[in-house]
Amino acid sequence: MKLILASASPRRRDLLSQAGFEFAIITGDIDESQREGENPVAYTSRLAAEKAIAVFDALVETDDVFVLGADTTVAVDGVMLGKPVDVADAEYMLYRLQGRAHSVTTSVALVAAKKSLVAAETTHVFFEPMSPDEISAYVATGEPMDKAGAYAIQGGAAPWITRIEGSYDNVVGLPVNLVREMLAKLEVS
Ligand SMILES: Cc1cn([C@H]2C[C@H](O)[C@@H](COP(=O)(O)OP(=O)(O)OP(=O)(O)O)O2)c(=O)[nH]c1=O
Repeated sequence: MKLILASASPRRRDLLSQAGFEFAIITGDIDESQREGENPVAYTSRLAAEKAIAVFDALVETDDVFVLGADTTVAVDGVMLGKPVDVADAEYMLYRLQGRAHSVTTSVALVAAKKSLVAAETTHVFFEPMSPDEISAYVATGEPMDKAGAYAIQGGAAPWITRIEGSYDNVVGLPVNLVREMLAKLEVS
């Protein structure tokens, strides 16, 4: 089996290699805009599948190849927070998240020549209150700018995250146990 990670995310690359997988990386480009009425599972599942299919369709040799795409979104009060577009957007996202719980959903899509599978996982994350100065200082580090919900649990936001329910890897961008289960299912089916 040849595994291809269809992602430019260094977090996904690190999580997959720490889990012991060998893989190549090929990235594609897709439109990430939300569609009316899509919930986090529907939205991230569609995007994960589109990322994997875009790369799979461009392959010359597809024998025994599995392409993995993933997408992560943060949701609070029924609103999805993707990656911030600018500093003000990042500060606004962090204001919305502080002092309460929110959900982080990552979907994983595996696409092969004659079979495919998509699955989603959700983790609940509890954020302690941040002061306006703490929010500005954190955003000024630049770290929030390429992260869904404008924070990194594995980075500067860690001091404010007191508790999570569910998978930690899922928040960072790739639930590796789910990937393992999906690959096992696909390889025997
Ligand atoms: C909530 C959270 C998200 N993130 C990251 C994971 C994802 O990289 C990013 C969400 O954006 P995505 O659009 O899911 O992924 P991406 O654009 O970074 O990479 P690609 O589409 O090429 O696979 O936010 C963290 O690193 N830590 C966190 O705590």
